[in-house]
Amino acid sequence: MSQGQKTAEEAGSAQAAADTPAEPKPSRPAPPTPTYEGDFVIDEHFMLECGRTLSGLTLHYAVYGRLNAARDNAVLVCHALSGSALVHQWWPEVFAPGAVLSLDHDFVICINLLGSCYGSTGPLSVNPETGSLYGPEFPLISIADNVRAQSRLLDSLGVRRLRLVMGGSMGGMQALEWTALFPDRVERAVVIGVAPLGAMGIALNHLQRQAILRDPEWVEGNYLPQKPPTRGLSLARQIAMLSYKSAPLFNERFARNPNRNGEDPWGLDDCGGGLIGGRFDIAGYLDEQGRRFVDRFDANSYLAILRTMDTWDPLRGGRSAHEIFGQIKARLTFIGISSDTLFPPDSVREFAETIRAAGVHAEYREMVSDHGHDAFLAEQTELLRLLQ
Ligand SMILES: CC(=O)SCCNC(=O)CCNC(=O)[C@H](O)C(C)(C)COP(=O)(O)OP(=O)(O)OC[C@H]1O[C@@H](n2cnc3c(N)ncnc32)[C@H](O)[C@@H]1OP(=O)(O)O
Ligand SMILES: N[C@@H](CCO)C(=O)O
Repeated sequence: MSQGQKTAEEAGSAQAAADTPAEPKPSRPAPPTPTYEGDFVIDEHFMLECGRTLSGLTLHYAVYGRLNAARDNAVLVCHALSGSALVHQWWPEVFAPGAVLSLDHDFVICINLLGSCYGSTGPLSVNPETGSLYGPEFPLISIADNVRAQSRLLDSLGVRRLRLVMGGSMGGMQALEWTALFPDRVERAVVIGVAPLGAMGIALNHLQRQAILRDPEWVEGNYLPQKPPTRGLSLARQIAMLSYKSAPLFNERFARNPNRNGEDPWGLDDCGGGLIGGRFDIAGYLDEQGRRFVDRFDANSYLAILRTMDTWDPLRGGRSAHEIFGQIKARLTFIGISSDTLFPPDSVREFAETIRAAGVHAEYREMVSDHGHDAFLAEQTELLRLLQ
């Protein structure tokens, strides 16, 4: 019998299993919806790290559950590059029974990044000083700017101290920055799949930016809302997908398969199909991801957030790790993802070690996954198991 062939008995029991109606899966409670979703506005000029100011800075946010009388149950969840304040949509499993958060106990807050197109001030907002959209004039926003603005929102909600701040990718940048900027306000932080971006990550972001800038519809960032640079933004997202996934995942999902819509990449039906031919399945997948992204994101917002991501480096400017991180009082957990090529696990571990060497409680754990950088979104149950 060749390897993999079933014995009659095994085949019989497999058939029996197939004939038996499937056990109904235990029903999981649906993820919660926000207790409140709205805007917080800072009326006076908000000074940014780059030296410019934003007036009428708006943070769009969502909260889940209620702040308790002792005000010690607040958790801040920080989203990644293209996420929104609606945690239940992109990280529903954090609310699953037995996972890290429980709305019986926790008051969960999530705040949309500045620069984004999901409600906080960004290139699509009107600059109150000019009456026009910020568009390409939108200033450089740092992670620290986001965190300082977020602290004002938390003040307004009556939240003095966070029992936990957590996030993946750019969410992790914010979580760590919270512990360094407001050491007395954070008890614990979980920083997932992030360290200052390395040269390869900066290179890929450069290509993404070029893709947008070279789209004729970009017109120096002054495109009409009804005529955005979709080709450039789509290509940017496709380039980004290469760094969010992994080669093993792509090989497993797509191999050398022709595109699922029946296109023939070899073009044998029509004597070679010209210079391009049909597409492989991986190409169809990337096209589809680009298509989905242009339906939900703005090109100038994307450029703004890429810049926030590229420029985040707490150690820049020659200050020592001890000066930057030495005052952190929170317990930090760093999580690296084994197949992450954007923020490779070794760089996350080394970053955690640098912070630990500054006298901070900083542990490192590794998530084993083939899903690449996106594992923190795609394999939530496995991620949360690491946090038990
Ligand atoms: C406000 C907001 O919307 S933010 C909310 C959520 N979004 C985010 O957090 C970030 C954006 N999303 C992501 O990064 C990813 O979707 C993740 C990480 C959440 C999930 O990743 P994965 O489960 O690996 O799915 P992935 O993104 O690879 O896409 C698979 C899809 O591509 C489709 N696909 C694959 N190959 C092809 C092809 N050749 N042609 C067309 N479609 C294809 C699959 O059918 C599948 O479709 P489905 O989503 O309808 O099931
Ligand atoms: N794929 C995710 C994570 C990127 O870090 C996003 O688009 O936000």
